[in-house]
Amino acid sequence: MKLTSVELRRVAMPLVAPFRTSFGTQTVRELLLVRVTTPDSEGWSECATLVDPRYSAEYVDGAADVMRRFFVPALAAVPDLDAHAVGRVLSPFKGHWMAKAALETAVLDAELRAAGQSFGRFLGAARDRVPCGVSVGIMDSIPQLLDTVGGYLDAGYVRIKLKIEPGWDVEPVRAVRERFGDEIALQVDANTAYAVSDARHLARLDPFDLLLIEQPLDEDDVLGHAELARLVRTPICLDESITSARTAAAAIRLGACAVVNVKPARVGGYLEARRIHDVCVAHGVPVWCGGMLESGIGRAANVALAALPGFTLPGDTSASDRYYATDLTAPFVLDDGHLPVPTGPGLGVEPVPELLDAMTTARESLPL
Ligand SMILES: CC(=O)N[C@@H](Cc1ccc2ccccc2c1)C(=O)O
Ligand SMILES: [Mg+2]
Repeated sequence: MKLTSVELRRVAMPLVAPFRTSFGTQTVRELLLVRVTTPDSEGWSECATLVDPRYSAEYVDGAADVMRRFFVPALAAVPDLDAHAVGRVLSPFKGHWMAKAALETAVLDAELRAAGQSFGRFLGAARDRVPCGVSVGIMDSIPQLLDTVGGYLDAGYVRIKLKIEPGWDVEPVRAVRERFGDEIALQVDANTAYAVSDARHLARLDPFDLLLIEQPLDEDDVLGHAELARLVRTPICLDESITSARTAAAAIRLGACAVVNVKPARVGGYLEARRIHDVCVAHGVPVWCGGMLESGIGRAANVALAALPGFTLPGDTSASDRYYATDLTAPFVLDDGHLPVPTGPGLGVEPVPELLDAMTTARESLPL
């Protein structure tokens, strides 16, 4: 396929409630959407960058800039582009995994729409619906947390993930266990907020039978996670540390993680995400699909990925209304704790034009 146009759209989506993590509080999701066209198709994707480099080194303006200056010109020069070629063409450029992921995904969507094949079919989905977990932010009080968790359990979520940070960790976990019992699937995510010297404190979470502790240490502290895994009984899961199938294999072999949060945006796209899935399955390491507060565009692709056989733990593939009163696409609605895997060509969803226009704050056609 030859790219005939690439459009970037900035979209502002207000969150239904502030979402607080160890790296800050978000009240609006500023998204960068990518739309590509080819002679016989169009493709959509969502870039997962935040407005500021707090989750990772990437940020929205940086992603738009690197696409505009380097990535799109390189891709536009390829006469017969396909999704597998995108990674190869962009490999001379270092990093910028979320920007690369957005372009690869838009090209893959265009390719699959033209072929009449769904993401799920292409990636190797083994199920037609996936069980969904939910990520719960740091709250102002324990009562507020318990009300929020109770609401999500009533909505049907099959797993609860609590954001934690020093000063908000053991108490909230204890309170949730005391209120909702030992049966609910419960895990925590620190987003790199601790140091290996906090091991004794983190071991105080062990009695609560958590599924995992996600990314307790800095993303580059692989050996620290391996040391922590020897001092804490709760399984360690990595998110920010896993940037490729190679780093996943290294982390597993070094004993740094027993579970992996697979996020296509963090690793350059769905093709690398599937390679990470395959590496983890080969090592007997369970994976689950992470989330970046995607709109329906990114959610559709994540739900398809979460249907692969190695995704044996519920992911952060929550319903649209967990974050947004109005989604850009038809809403993803939780049904008995599950979301259906889209079956249409490509992503199987597309933005609703009037909703997209209402939330668009800027749009730009890149010169090819
Ligand atoms: C669902 C979940 O917890 N996601 C990320 C963190 C995260 C948190 C807040 C965000 C706000 C705006 C955009 C992306 C964000 C990602 C994680 O697993 O670590
Ligand atoms: Mg995480």
